[in-house]
Amino acid sequence: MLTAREEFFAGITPATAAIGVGIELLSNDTNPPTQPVYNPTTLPLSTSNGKSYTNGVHSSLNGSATNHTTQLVIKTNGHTINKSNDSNDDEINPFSNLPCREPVDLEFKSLSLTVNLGFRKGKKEILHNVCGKFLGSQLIAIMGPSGAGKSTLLDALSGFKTTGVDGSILLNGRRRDLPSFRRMSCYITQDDRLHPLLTVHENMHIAADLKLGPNVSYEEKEERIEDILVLLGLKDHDLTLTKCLSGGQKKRLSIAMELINNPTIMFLDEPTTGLDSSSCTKVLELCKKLAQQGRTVICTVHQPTAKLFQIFDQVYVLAAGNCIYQGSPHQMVPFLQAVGLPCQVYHNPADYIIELASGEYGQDKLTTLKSATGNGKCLSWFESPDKILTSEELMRKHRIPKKSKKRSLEDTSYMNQLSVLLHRGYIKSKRDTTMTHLRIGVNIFVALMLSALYYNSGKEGSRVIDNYNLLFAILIHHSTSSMMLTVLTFPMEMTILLKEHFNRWYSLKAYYTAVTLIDLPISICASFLFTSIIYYFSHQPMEWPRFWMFFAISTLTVLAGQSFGLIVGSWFDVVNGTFLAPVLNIPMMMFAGFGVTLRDLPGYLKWGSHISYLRYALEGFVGGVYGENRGVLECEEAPYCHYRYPKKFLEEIAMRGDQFWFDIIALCVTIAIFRLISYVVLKAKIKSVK
Ligand SMILES: Nc1ncnc2c1ncn2[C@@H]1O[C@H](COP(=O)(O)OP(=O)(O)OP(=O)(O)O)[C@@H](O)[C@H]1O
Repeated sequence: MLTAREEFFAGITPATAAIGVGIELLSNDTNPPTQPVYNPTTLPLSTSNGKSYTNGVHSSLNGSATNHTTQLVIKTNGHTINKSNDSNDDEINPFSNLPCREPVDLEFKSLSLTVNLGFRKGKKEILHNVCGKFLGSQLIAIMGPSGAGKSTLLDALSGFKTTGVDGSILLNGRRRDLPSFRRMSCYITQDDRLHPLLTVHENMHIAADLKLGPNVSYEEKEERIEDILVLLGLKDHDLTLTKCLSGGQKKRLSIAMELINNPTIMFLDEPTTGLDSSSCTKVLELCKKLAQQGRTVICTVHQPTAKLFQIFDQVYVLAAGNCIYQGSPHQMVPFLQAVGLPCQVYHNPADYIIELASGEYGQDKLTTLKSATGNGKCLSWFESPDKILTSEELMRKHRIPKKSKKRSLEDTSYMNQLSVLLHRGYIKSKRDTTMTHLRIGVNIFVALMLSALYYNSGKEGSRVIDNYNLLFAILIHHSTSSMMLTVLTFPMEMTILLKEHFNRWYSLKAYYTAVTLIDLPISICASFLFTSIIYYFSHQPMEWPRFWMFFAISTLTVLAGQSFGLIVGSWFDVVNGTFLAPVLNIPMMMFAGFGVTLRDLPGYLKWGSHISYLRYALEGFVGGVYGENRGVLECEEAPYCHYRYPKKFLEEIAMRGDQFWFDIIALCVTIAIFRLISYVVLKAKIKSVK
C-alpha cells in the first residue's frame, strides 16, 4: 500500500527529483497518451487525514488521455510498485488537503478592448472582436509577436482589465460573474513581485495565513505548504531569502503562493521570459502538471522552441489583435497546409506562424489566416473537436454555481489580514537595511553633526538666532528624510500591492492600516534617539516637559513628512516622485514663518501659513524651547545678548509661544488629512489600472 506521500508524488516529475522518487510511464497502447494517469481503483486513495479524492480532470476534453491503459511504475527509495491504470478513472489530486473543484471551460465571443489614448487623442482598439475557447484541464499558450495583444487578452480574460472591454466571456457556458470568477482564479504577473527580504517559507506561510485564515490549523497549512514546495521543486530552498533565488525559482515561488488556495483557473503573463531553456521547460512542465490536475492554465509566450511548443495542449495565436490560429500544436502544420501556407519540413511551426503573424510574408496572409479561423470561432483544429462541449451542453453538465453571500472578495477577515500584514511588516523591518538600520544610523549621524555645529546654542542668550536656525534645520531633516524614503520605496511596494490585492490576499483598508501602523515604532524610536542627542548637546532647557514637547513635535513632523511622501509615492513613479516631492515641499517651508515671519507675509499669501505643516512644527518647537514662561537666558559668550529675554525674541519672530497644544492638534489634523488623501489616491490608482 502506498502512503499518502507516495500517492502525492505519483503524478509529479519535478518533485520526484528532489527526494529521490522516480516515475516511469509505460504505455501498452500504440499511441502513447500525452497525460500520465493514475489508477485509483488499484491504489487506495486514503490520505493522511483520511480524506478521499474526487475527480479533478475533465476527461472528455483530454481526448489523447482517454481510451488508454497506462502502466505506472513508481520507484520510491528502494521500492518499486507497478500499477495498471485505466485513464477513464479518477486521477489523483496531489493536494491532499484541497477540495477538488470542477474544471472550467472559458469561452469568449466578440471580445474587443479599447483604450483611451488621452485628451483629444481619441481611442485605440487593441483586440478586434476575437473569439476563442480554452478548455479545462489544459495548458493553453497565447502566442504572437510583440505588440500583438497577448497581455491585453490575458488582462481582459482574467478581469485585470475591465475598462473598455466589450463582448462576452463565458464560464462553462454561463456569463462570467466577475467576483465569483476572481474567487476561483489567480493572475501571475510577468515580473516577480515578491518581498525580497522574506524567505521562501515565510512568503508561503504569509500567503497561507492571508488566504486560508485562522480556521485552518497551523499543521494543515504547513502540510499544504510542504506539498506545494515539493511539487514546485522549492523544498530545498525554503529558508532562502527571495532576493537570493534565481529567476526560475522566483517564477515558481510566484506560482506556489497562488496555489495555496487551489485556484481553478490560472493566468500567467509570460512565465518563461528571462529564463534559460531548461528553466523554461521546468516552469512549463509544472504548468502542465497543474493543468492535468483539473485547472485551466493560460499563459502568454513569445516564441517557444519546438520542444516547448509540444508541451502545450492548445495554442491561440494573435496577430495585431486578431486570432490567426486556435487549436492543438500538432494540428498547426495540417492547418497551415490546408490554408495554402505550408510550413517547411525543418521549420519550427511556432517560428513560422510568428513570422506569418508579424506580416513577414505579407498582410494578405494574415487576412487568409484570420478568415480560416473565423477570428477564433473555428474549433476544428483542436485535438478532438467532436468531444468539445457546446455552451448548452456545458450548462447542462455543470450546475449553476452558487453565488457567494460574502460582500468582500477576500477569503479572511479584516482583523486576520491586518495581523498577518503587521507580522510581515515586522519581519521586513527587522531585515531592512534602508528603512530601519540606515534610517536609525542617519538620524544618529545627523544629530551628532548638528550637535557639533550648534553646541551650546540652546542656553546661550547670544546664540538665539543660531538656535532658531537649528530648530528649522531639524524640521527640514525630519520632513525631507522621511518623505524621500517613502517616495523612493513605496512605488516598489505598490507593484506588489497591485498583484496581491488583485489576487484577493487582502483589502486595501487592511493593507493601508498595516502600512500606517508598522512604521510607527521605528519613526518614534528614530525620532527619540535624534531628539535625545540634539537636545543634550545643544543644551536646550533641561526640563522634562520641554524635552517631551520637543520630542512630540519632532515625531509628528516625521509622520507628516512620511504621509506627504505617501501621497507623492502612490501617485507618481520613483523618477517623477523624486523630483516632485522636494519641489512640493518648498511652499511648506516658504510659509513656515522662517525667514519671512508670519506677520510679514503678504495678505494674499496668508492662506499658505494655514496649510503648511512646517509652520505648526516650527511654532511648536519655538513654544517648547522659548515659550511657557522660560526664564532669562545665560549670556556668557558675548558682552551683550540681544535676546536674553525669550519674550523679546518671540515678539521679533511674531510667535506667541503659548500655542503648543494648538500646534499639536494642527499637526495631527494635517497627518490625518494627508493619510486620507493618500488612501484615496491609492484607491484611484488601483482602479485606474483596471
Ligand atoms: N494603455 C494603452 N494605450 C495605448 N496603447 C496600448 C495600451 N496598452 C496596450 N497598448 C498597445 O496595444 C498593443 C498590444 O499590447 P500588449 O501589451 O497586449 O502586447 P503583447 O502582445 O503582450 O506584447 P509583448 O509580447 O511585447 O508584451 C501594443 O501595440 C501596445 O502598444
